[in-house]
Amino acid sequence: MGRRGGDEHEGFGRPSKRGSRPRTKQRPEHADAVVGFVTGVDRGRYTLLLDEGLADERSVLAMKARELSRTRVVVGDRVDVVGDTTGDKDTLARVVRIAERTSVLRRTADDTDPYERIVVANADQLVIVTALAQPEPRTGMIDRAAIAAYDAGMDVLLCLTKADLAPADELRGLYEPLGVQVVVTSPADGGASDDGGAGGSRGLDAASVERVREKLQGRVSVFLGHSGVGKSTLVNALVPGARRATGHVNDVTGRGRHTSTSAVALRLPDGDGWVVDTPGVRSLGLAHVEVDHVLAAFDDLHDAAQDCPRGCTHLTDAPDCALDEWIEASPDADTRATREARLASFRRVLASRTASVGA
Ligand SMILES: Nc1nc2c(ncn2[C@@H]2O[C@H](COP(=O)(O)OP(=O)(O)OP(=O)(O)O)[C@@H](O)[C@H]2O)c(=O)[nH]1
Ligand SMILES: [Zn+2]
Repeated sequence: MGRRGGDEHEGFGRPSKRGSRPRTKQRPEHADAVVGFVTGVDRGRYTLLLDEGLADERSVLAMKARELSRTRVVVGDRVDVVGDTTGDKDTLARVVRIAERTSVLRRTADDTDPYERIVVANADQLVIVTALAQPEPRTGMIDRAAIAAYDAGMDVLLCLTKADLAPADELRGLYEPLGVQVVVTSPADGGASDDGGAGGSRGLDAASVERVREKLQGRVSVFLGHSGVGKSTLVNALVPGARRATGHVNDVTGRGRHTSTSAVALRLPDGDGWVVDTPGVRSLGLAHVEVDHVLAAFDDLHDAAQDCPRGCTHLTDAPDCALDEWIEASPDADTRATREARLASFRRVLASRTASVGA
């Protein structure tokens, strides 16, 4: 696995497709444990959903059992829980085990920081929310988020907001060759909100929200976006009642919009899929990323790179990179054009890993 699997702050190595066992302690006295899904984490208290989708479905507050004290439990984790699991007022259940994770979205504080944090477990895709204008899209940020997702084994959905302000063609052209799915949203009536930008009270165009919702069916999707891109507006449209704070500083408290910085999982109305909002995460340090994990997200590139010299960076200036030969070996002009666009997109995204943060 080549990872710092013994990291006491995580308790896990990277989940292996080959099925390594999580090193949680199996305690027979917990045979009566029930399974919960972690929807929120706040100062040592975990909000769990139990009996998901059943008549008895309930939200339960829990703490970690002592044997898990050095293991991080994060939103998206599937856990075993014992004790009072009624969810009644003033009850507190106990998390005793964490199920093996299918994916782990990580971040480091910056690119040189060796200390990894898990942002969300078991997510299927990263939804990178970017405004087409106000604020201007920054491809460096999109690239970096994509790298983190591919490293984690997650798909990428690029959600371009504020289509009333600028066209999406250029960004589509940059990311679609890589296989990134792109959805575009606009406000209702196709115009900017008339509330002075204070909260998007007119909401989003229903058809564009529906297009996003379709991509979320049956999946756990992590939403990431820079301040002001319209992420909260979108999450509120997708999950009515989510009441994610939008707009400007709260007039009453005078505080910023987000007093909470931890991720929270919100269920889609039809119950089929989860939106994980990450208010505190504005960027993802990538010190933990391994090029080969990113490459593994692209079957054709991964295959072609088997002939690369050891330690190849696969970047444009890499000597004898087999990805260049892959272009040369194109059977016809159309294939060549497609491969060129794909490789250029891949290399740009990959290069962002080592570019300065915020580029
Ligand atoms: N013109 C236009 N404005 C939008 C659109 N969507 C949202 N906005 C506005 O953009 C501003 C920011 O929206 P938010 O949803 O608060 O953005 P956010 O990404 O959650 O930002 P934070 O609250 O800082 O996390 C608000 O004034 C919204 O009304 C859109 O499609 N078009
Ligand atoms: Zn190479």
